[in-house]
Amino acid sequence: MKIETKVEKFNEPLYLESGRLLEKFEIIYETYGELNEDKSNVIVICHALSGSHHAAGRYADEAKPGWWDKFIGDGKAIDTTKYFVICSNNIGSSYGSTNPMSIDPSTKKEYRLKFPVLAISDIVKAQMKLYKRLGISNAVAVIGGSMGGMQALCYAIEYPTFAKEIIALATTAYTRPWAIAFNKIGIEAIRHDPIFKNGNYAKDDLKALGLPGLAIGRMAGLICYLSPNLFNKKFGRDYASTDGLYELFGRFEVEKYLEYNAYSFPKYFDPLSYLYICKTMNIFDAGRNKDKIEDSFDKVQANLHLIAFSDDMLFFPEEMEEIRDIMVKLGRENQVTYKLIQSQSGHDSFLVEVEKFENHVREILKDK
Ligand SMILES: CC(=O)SCCNC(=O)CCNC(=O)[C@H](O)C(C)(C)COP(=O)(O)OP(=O)(O)OC[C@H]1O[C@@H](n2cnc3c(N)ncnc32)[C@H](O)[C@@H]1OP(=O)(O)O
Ligand SMILES: N[C@@H](CCO)C(=O)O
Repeated sequence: MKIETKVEKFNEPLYLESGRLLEKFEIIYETYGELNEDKSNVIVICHALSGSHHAAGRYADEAKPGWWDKFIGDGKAIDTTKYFVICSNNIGSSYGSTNPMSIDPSTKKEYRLKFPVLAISDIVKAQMKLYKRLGISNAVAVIGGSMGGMQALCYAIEYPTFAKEIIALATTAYTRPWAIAFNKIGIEAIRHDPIFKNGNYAKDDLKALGLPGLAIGRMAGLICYLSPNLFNKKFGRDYASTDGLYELFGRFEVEKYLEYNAYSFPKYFDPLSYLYICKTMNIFDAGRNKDKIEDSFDKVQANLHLIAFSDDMLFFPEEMEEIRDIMVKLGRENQVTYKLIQSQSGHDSFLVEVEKFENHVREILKDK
């Protein structure tokens, strides 16, 4: 599979939902496969909170491949021998697209806390500018999970003729207090971390010390991304063999797991990006600026495919069923499908249990 990483720079303003703007911006993205002559074989992949444009394939120096490598590749459900797949890094995220640590052209300094709050619609608007630059005016499908699913819904509502198929996994039409509450742990922990210095942290401090506040936020995140059953199966009440049972800070395996994954997170993810992305997810509401959410979904022209996971404790299956019910209420039952996957990995099942939904996606994409 051919992987290419590219950057597009836009010396034009991006007008944001908030009324603010980014004077200029850039997007880093990866593509897989070949664009056909009439540019009609595009599939757009949207990533979640800590994901990146590196969705598939493996570079020579990498221990692990891209985050959806099981799903995207030659002969895989998103078949790169057939489709030209694009995954761009969301603006706001710290993997290379414009983000809070980018230079603000008006001050020539990093934006940091002066970066504007972004909405999902801003991220999608920026991506649409990328496709226009590439001469791409429509896609076979837009596919994303979690925050990527929010983007997929946004495409369906705000760019109704862009994609024929919208596949949204493990997501919601509007973020509920339960999810906002989990994010709050991270937001508070980061803000009160002395290394954070109200966003003016020294980059070297971060490299040397990590940011414990971000690690605590990730720990809260990991709990709601996984599930009680997964924890029971994975760890049981096993105790770390290196630790003493009567040592105060001796750890159960589950604690060791959380520590490992949480404290490694600040090594590759920026705390300001984390704060801004949490805000973007928290304020997502597909019904914003409409009298009722039905008015938003009434605009959808694509086929909308919803894939929920039975043990998702961040965006519960009921939240996806609600979208299905709205479409049915609107008389669009022929335009919506809903599939509930019996999952065992919680919200992150969309990342790890690909074998349970890949055939469903193959079926959706068949002959398209
Ligand atoms: C679109 C996107 O969202 S992309 C972003 C996806 N990435 C993330 O969410 C980042 C966090 N990663 C994870 O939570 C997981 O890797 C998942 C959910 C993506 C995948 O889960 P799994 O494949 O089941 O991996 P698992 O949870 O077993 O292991 C994750 C890590 O914990 C380690 N680990 C597992 N058990 C233990 C334990 N008892 N103690 C300490 N560490 C442990 C593993 O060795 C692995 O380490 P590594 O990343 O250095 O290889
Ligand atoms: N675990 C994924 C999904 C969170 O919604 C991430 O970190 O992006």
